Amino acid sequence: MYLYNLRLYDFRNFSELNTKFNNGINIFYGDNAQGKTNLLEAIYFISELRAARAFKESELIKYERPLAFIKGEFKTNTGPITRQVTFYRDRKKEVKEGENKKNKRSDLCPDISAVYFSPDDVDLIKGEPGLRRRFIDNIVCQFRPTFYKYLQDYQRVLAERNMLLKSIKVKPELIKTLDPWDNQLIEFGFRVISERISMLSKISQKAKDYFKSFSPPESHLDIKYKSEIDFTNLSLIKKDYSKKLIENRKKDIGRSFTSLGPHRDDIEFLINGRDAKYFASQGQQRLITLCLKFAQRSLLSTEKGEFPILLLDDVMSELDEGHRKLILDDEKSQVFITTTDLKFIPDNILKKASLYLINNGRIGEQDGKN
Ligand SMILES: Nc1ncnc2c1ncn2[C@@H]1O[C@H](COP(=O)(O)OP(=O)(O)OP(=O)(O)O)[C@@H](O)[C@H]1O
Repeated sequence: MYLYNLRLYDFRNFSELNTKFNNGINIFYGDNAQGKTNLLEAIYFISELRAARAFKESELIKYERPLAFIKGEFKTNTGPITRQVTFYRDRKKEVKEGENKKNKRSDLCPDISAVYFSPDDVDLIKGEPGLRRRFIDNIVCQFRPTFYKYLQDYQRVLAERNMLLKSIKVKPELIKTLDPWDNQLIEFGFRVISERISMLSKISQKAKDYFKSFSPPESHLDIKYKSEIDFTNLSLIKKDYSKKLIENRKKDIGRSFTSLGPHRDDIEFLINGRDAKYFASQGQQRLITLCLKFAQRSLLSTEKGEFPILLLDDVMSELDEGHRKLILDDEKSQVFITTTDLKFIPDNILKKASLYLINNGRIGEQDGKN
């Protein structure tokens, strides 16, 4: 699967763009703040229908303009797909595949997917637990678009329960209305936890293998899901969840907040048994994220029968030569790379890539191979 044509209209700093790509390596190069990352963002959005980074979708519209669109034309094993997303300042975005409007992600062609890798991904190891939860949830959604609905249901019930906890503080007799909310929370929460641990076990196996192949023989990676709820036995999750919700009730009412559940869970990365968040070097942390992304890509290709598009945002300067070669030496997927300087791209890669000079929201002169 690959993206062969991209059109943008008032997207970030691009007023208008209409460009073709090859199905191998495409490199966006140019000075800082010219629009290279914006282009990757557009490609990720049109492929995954979600932002690569967390922000408001209205920020994607060019300053002071009323709307923006991204239109992508893809070739997949099952045929060509044209997808368009229009963003409005004053209403919800509109998504179309061909001539048909699509309201749900699960209605979209499942063959199209992308994996995004940027230097900020190191926050996945160093940053807040919410980033790790978002990472695993996004991957589950790539495989099971209906998971998004479970997450929304869970968030909705959680918000309602928290409101009720607040009311109970003032009117203690309302405590008898808590049980039905707890039951719903457990139902949706169980689905979220079980999907996450099943996906994490698949992805961690692959990531560990990649880590082994990229590291000295004595280093090994472990990845663990962390929850206050005992999830070691799937059939006992609900029982433990319910028991602990009851144990925590008094505390939860005091804080007007539900203190346990998938919204509080985390993922731990360990190198030789030590938490990578505190003990791994910056290079090792970066390597873990690289291995996770490669694992994600490998699972997607097995599941969908097509390699996802690989988007590498300014990572070349941060990787050593060996890792650069490993990333780029494979011919399996369409790759988009941004760099401020072509010297970071190995020569053998440059020879086969299409080059795009990005200059102030425009594509400048192009290499003859496009
Ligand atoms: N909604 C928007 N409307 C217009 N311009 C925008 C919008 N959002 C961001 N920009 C502009 O886009 C530019 C940044 O583009 P981008 O992040 O793609 O740069 P880049 O070429 O990847 O740079 P670097 O090499 O520094 O990462 C900035 O000049 C920013 O002001």
